[in-house]
Amino acid sequence: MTIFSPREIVSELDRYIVGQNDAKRAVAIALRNRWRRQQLEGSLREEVAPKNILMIGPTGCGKTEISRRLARLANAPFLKVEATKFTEVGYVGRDVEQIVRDLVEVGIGLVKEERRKQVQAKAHIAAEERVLDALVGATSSAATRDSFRRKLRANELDDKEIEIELQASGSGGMPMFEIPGMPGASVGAINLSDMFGKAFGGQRKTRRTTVREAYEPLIAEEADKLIDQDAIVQEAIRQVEDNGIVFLDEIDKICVREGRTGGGDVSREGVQRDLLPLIEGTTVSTKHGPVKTDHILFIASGAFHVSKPSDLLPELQGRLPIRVELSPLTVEDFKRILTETEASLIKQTIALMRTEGVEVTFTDDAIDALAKVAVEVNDSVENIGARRLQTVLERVLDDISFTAPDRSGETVTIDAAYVRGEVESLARNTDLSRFIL
Ligand SMILES: Nc1ncnc2c1ncn2[C@@H]1O[C@H](COP(=O)(O)OP(=O)(O)OP(=O)(O)O)[C@@H](O)[C@H]1O
Repeated sequence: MTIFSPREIVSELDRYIVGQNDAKRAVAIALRNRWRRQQLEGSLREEVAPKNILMIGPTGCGKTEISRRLARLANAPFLKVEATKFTEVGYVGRDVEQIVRDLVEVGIGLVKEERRKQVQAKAHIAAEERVLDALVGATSSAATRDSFRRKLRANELDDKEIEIELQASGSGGMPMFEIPGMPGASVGAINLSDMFGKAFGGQRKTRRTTVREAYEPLIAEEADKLIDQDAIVQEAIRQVEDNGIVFLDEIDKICVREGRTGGGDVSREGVQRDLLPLIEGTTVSTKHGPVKTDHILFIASGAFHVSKPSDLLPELQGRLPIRVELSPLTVEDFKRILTETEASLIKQTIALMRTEGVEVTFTDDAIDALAKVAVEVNDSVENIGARRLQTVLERVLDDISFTAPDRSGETVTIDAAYVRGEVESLARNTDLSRFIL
């Protein structure tokens, strides 16, 4: 659990996301509140409900990115779901519970990764023993093993081919399969690997590989032996219950507009009703056991171009008490997104081209031109927010990217004229840019 102060959380988010201060503040407070709740004792701790957030803002302005970065910062299980998915034909009410089941899987992945890291050193030693077994046989003398171990550690045997035996299912975990049409029916879940494992005495397969490539699967397998799978699931469920974050996108699209009631609206209201218990706090049964949703943080988001937050069911509005508006991004924002953020598109481009021996530089006026083109295309074709930067930049770099392998050693300077030359004719032609930009 993170012990960052709200100010620290905001400044951490600032490294990746430009502007949107209100939203950053809101999520920072929500995260800090979780820590505050953990400090409470007894029944009061159970009473404190998370203050879920409703983010209102146009597409591609950073709503998901803020939430995802927050989750990463807190090492919290995170899931993004489109609310509209549940209005599609074929979905039935209880399917919203799948959100929680998926979140548990995310949690298991996170905890497993963490535990694997903790036992990495031990697993490496065990893997080395197995590589030695493959090289010199399990019964070889200590002196032989030692001499081979030395060579192994000096990377002298990296390219030598060996045969190793691995578990057939790979990870060593036990995949479970649910019966279609019976979501979450824990009694109905069949553990196939268990069944077949018993019937055939466990499946192992032999693989021929180089010493270098043998380490990764062997370390993974040895690490899985060292960690307690049940403990992982228990910890994952605890993480989900206390720290889980669900990002519900397109919540505005399941609103029922005033004065309109048609078939679609009925199903949309139905989805809101189905979501309500999850957000209010319920217990969902999963194949790993029951999971309480009372303290999961929900961040709902939507553009609300047509409908308004007040079109949501009153109960749902009540469960999303924090409202934040995100502003549409300006040319200035785009310029900062291109250059200032950690791993910005420009930094990525330069690094990628450097792998080909091509040194790409962008002049200030090129950045200016890229941002302006992106805003123009967003205005004239469709506003997809900062995502537009990616499509425009790809277009500008198309030629350089294609020919880079032949241009090793060159320096390419991209200036405003170059940017305009590559995209301007397209940008002015709305029909063409619809397809290409
Ligand atoms: N303010 C911003 N600062 C930096 N990058 C941004 C910003 N806004 C958007 N981006 C980038 O644009 C992309 C899309 O943003 P994001 O996924 O957050 O959109 P969104 O607001 O959640 O929209 P949608 O509702 O359509 O999912 C991301 O790759 C993100 O990095």
